Amino acid sequence: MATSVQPPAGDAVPPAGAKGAPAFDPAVLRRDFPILQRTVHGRPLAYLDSAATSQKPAAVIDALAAFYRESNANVHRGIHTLAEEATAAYEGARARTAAFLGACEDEIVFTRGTTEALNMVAWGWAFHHLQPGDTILVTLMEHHSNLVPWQQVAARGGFQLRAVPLTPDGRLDTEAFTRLLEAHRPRVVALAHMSNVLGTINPVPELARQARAAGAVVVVDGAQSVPHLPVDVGSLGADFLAFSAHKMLGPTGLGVLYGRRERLAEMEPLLGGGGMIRRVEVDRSTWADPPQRFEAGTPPIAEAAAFTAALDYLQRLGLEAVAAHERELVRYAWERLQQVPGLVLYGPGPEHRGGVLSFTLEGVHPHDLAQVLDGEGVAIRAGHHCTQPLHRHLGVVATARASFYIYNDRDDVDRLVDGIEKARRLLAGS
Ligand SMILES: Cc1ncc(COP(=O)(O)O)c(C=O)c1O
Repeated sequence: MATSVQPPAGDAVPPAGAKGAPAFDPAVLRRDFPILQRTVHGRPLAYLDSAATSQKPAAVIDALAAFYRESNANVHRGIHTLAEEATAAYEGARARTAAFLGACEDEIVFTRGTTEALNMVAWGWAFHHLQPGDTILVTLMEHHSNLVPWQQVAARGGFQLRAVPLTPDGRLDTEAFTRLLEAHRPRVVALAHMSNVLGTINPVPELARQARAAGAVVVVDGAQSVPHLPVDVGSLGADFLAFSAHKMLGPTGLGVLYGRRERLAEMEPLLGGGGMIRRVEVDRSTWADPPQRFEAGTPPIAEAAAFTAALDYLQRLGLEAVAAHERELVRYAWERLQQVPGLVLYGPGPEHRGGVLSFTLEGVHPHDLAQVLDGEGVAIRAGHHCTQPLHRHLGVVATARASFYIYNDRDDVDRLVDGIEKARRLLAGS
């Protein structure tokens, strides 16, 4: 296994987005991410599917293994040392997550992922607080995780579900958003911070300000934004924010629901039996406190410890630098892909998006395109990306998607373009 190498820190990071220069040293990052040392035809894997899940640095894998090797136990206070250490690791991860977001510890609930977190809000908060006829406002760019729970809750509770339309180039129609707020006074506004298909970034602080002023509780799906942009809950202005550790260098099976204190106090747990940690404290009046009361069952302690390592890693790189690095790669990819005959790029130009590009190649099914690229050692995604309303809006059945993260560089983009050219020659008959 590779030795872990510290990511470049502080002024060792070259200026992000400087012409021709990647913000991070790809050689260092490749050494840090063991899986990227896999080779296909003698060349390292080009992993362009981080919007689905990110690769893990050795520091995260080591933290996961170290917990099981050295301090495995279930959480509990005041009984034995290992349990005390496990509790400290788990609660330490909560504190680390809170600091990462500018939140307080008691506003952080650990979940299995974004999907579970959003279900928790839909069933645990909205279902109990909305009245029949109340409106829930979503958008046409939502991932199924932020759509299906609202559809289900609306059907069960007799609530109205409405969706904010998109502009022709796939951005949120903010004027329609304002009109819908005024016309329907929704009780809940649930929206993605960044689209998982187009990478478009919604102006959440302004939208949340309007929505809250109109009396709505604002639920933000941050699965694609929190791993890639600096997100501070104070400036975001949402009531709830959900995201997944596995998309931000952390382990699978751990997610986060940030909730304002007063909102969490109003929320019902989805699962009974929570409050595991507090239950054993001397002052029993505290054992029903958020957030532990939402975390029924033995918690994912090793994953939480590994997530702490992921957050440390990302914070050392700096989220501003991460965002700038991806913007630069998307700009370069956009330029190069525009030159490929028959290739259609969806959504607005690179200045309006994060590190995600969706496209189709005339005469080639996205799935076949992905398979040709796979043979070239380039991993991309093809399909609906769980966002059917958006695909309907774009007028396509499916698209191919390339998504970038810290360990990608211009060479990965060049290989993507070469692979697409190859698919065109092989499959599109040109
Ligand atoms: C925007 C968005 N929301 C929610 C999810 C669901 O995340 P998870 O599968 O980790 O629950 C995803 C996953 O791709 C996503 O991209």
